[in-house]
Amino acid sequence: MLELSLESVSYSYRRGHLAVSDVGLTLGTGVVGLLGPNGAGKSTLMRVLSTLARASTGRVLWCGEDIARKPDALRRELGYLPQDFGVYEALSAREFLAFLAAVKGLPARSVAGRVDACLEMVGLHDVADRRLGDYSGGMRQRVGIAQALLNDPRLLIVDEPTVGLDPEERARFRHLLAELAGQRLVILSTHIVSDIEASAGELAVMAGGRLRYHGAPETLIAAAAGHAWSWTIPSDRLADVRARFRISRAQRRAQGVEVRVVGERAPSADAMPAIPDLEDAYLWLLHRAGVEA
Ligand SMILES: Nc1ncnc2c1ncn2[C@@H]1O[C@H](COP(=O)(O)OP(=O)(O)OP(=O)(O)O)[C@@H](O)[C@H]1O
Repeated sequence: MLELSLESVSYSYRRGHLAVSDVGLTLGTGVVGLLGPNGAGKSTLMRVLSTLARASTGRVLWCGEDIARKPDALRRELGYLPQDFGVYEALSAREFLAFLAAVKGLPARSVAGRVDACLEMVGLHDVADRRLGDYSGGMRQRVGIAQALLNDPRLLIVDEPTVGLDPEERARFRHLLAELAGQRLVILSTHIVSDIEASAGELAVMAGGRLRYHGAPETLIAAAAGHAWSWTIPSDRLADVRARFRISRAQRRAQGVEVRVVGERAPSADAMPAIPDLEDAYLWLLHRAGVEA
């Protein structure tokens, strides 16, 4: 059994300003998507969960142990891919991972086998001896996951891993995260809704430092029923409509622009009710919370 429990966790960088405010959450195995606009407090919360920062108030329990008191109990089982993960370009993936395995204190006799296994898991086995300088962005992110897996962690934290990846690499990466979840807890922070749709069974939404939603993506979608419309407008009205309504997306059509609007009521008599998707539901949640997307 695995459990990560957050009890009224807050964190402030400066006196008064709470980057994370009173977050309570209990998580088990599976992929949890942590979604929120820029500045929501996701990275700060991830740093607290990975013991890089200490909660100002509240506590975090990893399998019942307070991580502020016994950080090593969590660290031993933690794999972490930070937002600004960098590689040594002159090394091959195999050399780089062997280096990190030694730094992490893996027993020397098990390093080669573990590096091989991690390369295999992320699908880089065939290119393991190429210079990292020649890797694509997606391949480097997979190296990032491979290094996070070296100690076979039960808690894997990945912060905005899909930023800068092309659609194919992004799809592959999402698939990989879902595959890794099995017996682990994977916390995936992102501001990209489709990352969640593709890989997370559970969703936590943060905005303005607060937890605004925790549950199944489908439940959030159900709560937005009756609050989404599809509306086709002339192209030259788009800027005005954007300024007046919450738009989850806009698509050019032969007759103008089709926009998805979320809100309390229909934006116009000629707007058609639409079945909300996760993007609509997320925007609706932020709207109700009174925060910008
Ligand atoms: N080192 C820091 N010093 C002071 N304030 C900070 C620091 N890092 C973040 N903040 C502030 O804390 C709040 C939460 O930021 P955080 O980076 O955790 O959000 P985020 O959801 O991860 O956003 P992003 O996607 O932009 O990284 C913001 O108001 C931010 O300006």
